[in-house]
Formats: sequence, structure tokens, C-alpha cells
Amino acid sequence: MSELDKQTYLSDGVKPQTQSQQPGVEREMEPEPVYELESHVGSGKLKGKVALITGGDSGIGKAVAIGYAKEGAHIAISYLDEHEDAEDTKQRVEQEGVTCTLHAGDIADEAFCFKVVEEVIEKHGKLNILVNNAARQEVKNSVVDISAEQFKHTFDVNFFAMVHFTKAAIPHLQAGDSLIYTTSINAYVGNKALIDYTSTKGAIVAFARSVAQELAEKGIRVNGVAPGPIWTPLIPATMPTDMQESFGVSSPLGRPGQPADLVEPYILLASEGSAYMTGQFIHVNGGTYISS
Ligand SMILES: NC(=O)C1=CN([C@@H]2O[C@H](COP(=O)(O)OP(=O)(O)OC[C@H]3O[C@@H](n4cnc5c(N)ncnc54)[C@H](O)[C@@H]3O)[C@@H](O)[C@H]2O)C=CC1
Ligand SMILES: CC(=O)C(C)=O
Repeated sequence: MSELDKQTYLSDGVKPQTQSQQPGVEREMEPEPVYELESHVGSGKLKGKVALITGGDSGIGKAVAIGYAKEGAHIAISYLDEHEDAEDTKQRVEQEGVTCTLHAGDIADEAFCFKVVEEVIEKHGKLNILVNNAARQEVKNSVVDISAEQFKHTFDVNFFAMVHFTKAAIPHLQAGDSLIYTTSINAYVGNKALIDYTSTKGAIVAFARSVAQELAEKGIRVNGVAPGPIWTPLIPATMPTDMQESFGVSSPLGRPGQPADLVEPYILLASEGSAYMTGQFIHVNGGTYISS
């Protein structure tokens, strides 16, 4: 059995559970997600770089924060208000011998997004990698049930915040630096229960590909990751239990993903190994949707 198989243990799917608020929190999850693989030994791929990860307190963002720290990057994390999750991530990042700063607040507020980037420059002296990863979602049975307010709020958090962070970051980036975006398998296959959310994920892909064309001449690369079903606090906090019953089990690889399954693709996109990649999205979904 591989290290990954030993640690991911979700071959029977997830045990349906609910949380009363969004963003969700790790401490209420059973089992706790797997954030790092014992087999990941850092090799200095991001040594001395500074990475800002939105939504980095939990789930995919947390796994990426720990993975980047193992590769030698200093970390800044933005999140809404899950302070306990954020403190745990900071501790795990600092165990790798790098620094970690926490930036709590609402990224639906444009001024806050710019303030976070200013704080990162003030505290870390530079910014090399921006991972635009935070998001919200709300399940609705029909598009006619999604209010204008919900559409707007989901776009403010999932899409416009990425626009604000991108604009704030660009003046600080240099050749070799990276912008990385988290979209979703839903952008490619659609999702009738998450129409506003899925629309933001499609917009993110189009935005990133366009910014990639603009920044190529400066040597700044822009790529992203499209996860499939991944066991994170987002799921019990937003997904009805009947939807959780089938979560990820019908994928060709037969299980939902863990945050740890995303770490290596995000490291690749931030490091020199992807020096000839820009405007690309890596699909990490257990084989459910196959694309380049
Ligand atoms: N879990 C899954 O199955 C999938 C997740 N994704 C994407 O992965 C990314 C990370 O999500 P997960 O790790 O799954 O969940 P998560 O719940 O661990 O992370 C969501 C993050 O967004 C942040 N956030 C939400 N609203 C915010 C606001 N108003 N202001 C500041 N921060 C806010 C939260 O603080 C949290 O850290 C998201 O972009 C999500 O759409 C994509 C496909 C599948
Ligand atoms: C949250 C999300 O995008 C999925 C695939 O569940």
C-alpha cells in the first residue's frame, strides 16, 4: 500500500455531516482531512520565496501552505474568521523553519484585499507567489431560487476578490514569480445545484488565461488548479448530507480527494519546474473529468 493510500482512507466515501456556519471549521470534521503526506520531503524548490494564500487556514489552502513551507517558502494566509484553524496552520508552517503571518478579514471588501498585500510587503519584504484560493458556495435547487444578492455575494468573494488581489500583487511581482488560481471541476462540467458558484469558477479560468497573456512578456506566469471532490470544511458546511453520500465515490479512482492530493500540483505551478507553463489549469479529480 502506498503512503498516499495509507493516509487518505476515504475509499468508502465520507460520513455525511453538517456544520452550522460557513466557512466551516476543521475541528468539527470526522475524520480530519489529510493535509500532508509523510513521504513529502522538501527539496528547497521555493527557498526564500514569499507566498500569500487566500483561504489558507483550512482545506486545500492549508495543505498548500504546509507544502510550500516544506519547500522553503515564507507564508502569509488570509481567511475570514476561523482563528483556531489559522493558528494550527501557522504552527504547522512554522515547524518547517519559515515565517507565517495571518490576515483575518472579509475579502469581499476591495480595500481589505489591497491592505493584505500591503501588510505582506511590510512584514515579509516582498511577494513572489499569490494563490487565489478562497471561496464560498450555497446549494440551491434551481437558478430561479438564487437571489441577486446571493449571485453578487458569491461573485464578490470568489471572483472579484481574486481580481483585487491580482491587481494589488502585480506591482510587486518580478520575472519568475507566479499567480495561481483555484477553480473547480464544476467550471468544466457544470453543476445544476451550484450555478452562481460554478459561474464564478468559469470566470476565474477566463480571467487567469487572459492575465497570463498580459504578464507573459514580464516573465510572470499565471496558472491554476481545478480540483474535483476534496474533503475540506467547505463540504460539511455547505453540502446537504444526501449529496455527501455520493461525494467522490463514483470517480474512476474510487474515492474523494484529500487536501494532500493537491499539494504537488500547486508546488509545480509555483516553482521553476513549470517555467514553460502559463495559462494552464491542472485537473485533480480522480479521473472524473479528463482534459488537458
Ligand atoms: N472541496 C472541494 O471539493 C472543492 C474545492 N474547490 C475550491 O477550493 C478552494 C478552497 O476551498 P476548500 O479548501 O474546499 O474549503 P475551505 O472551507 O477549507 O476553504 C475556503 C476558504 O475560503 C475562505 N473564505 C470564504 N469566504 C471568505 C470571505 N468572505 N473572506 C475571506 N475568506 C473567505 C475561508 O476562510 C476558507 O479559508 C475554493 O476555491 C473552492 O471553490 C474546488 C473544487 C472542489
Ligand atoms: C465544491 C466543488 O467545487 C465541488 C466539486 O464539490
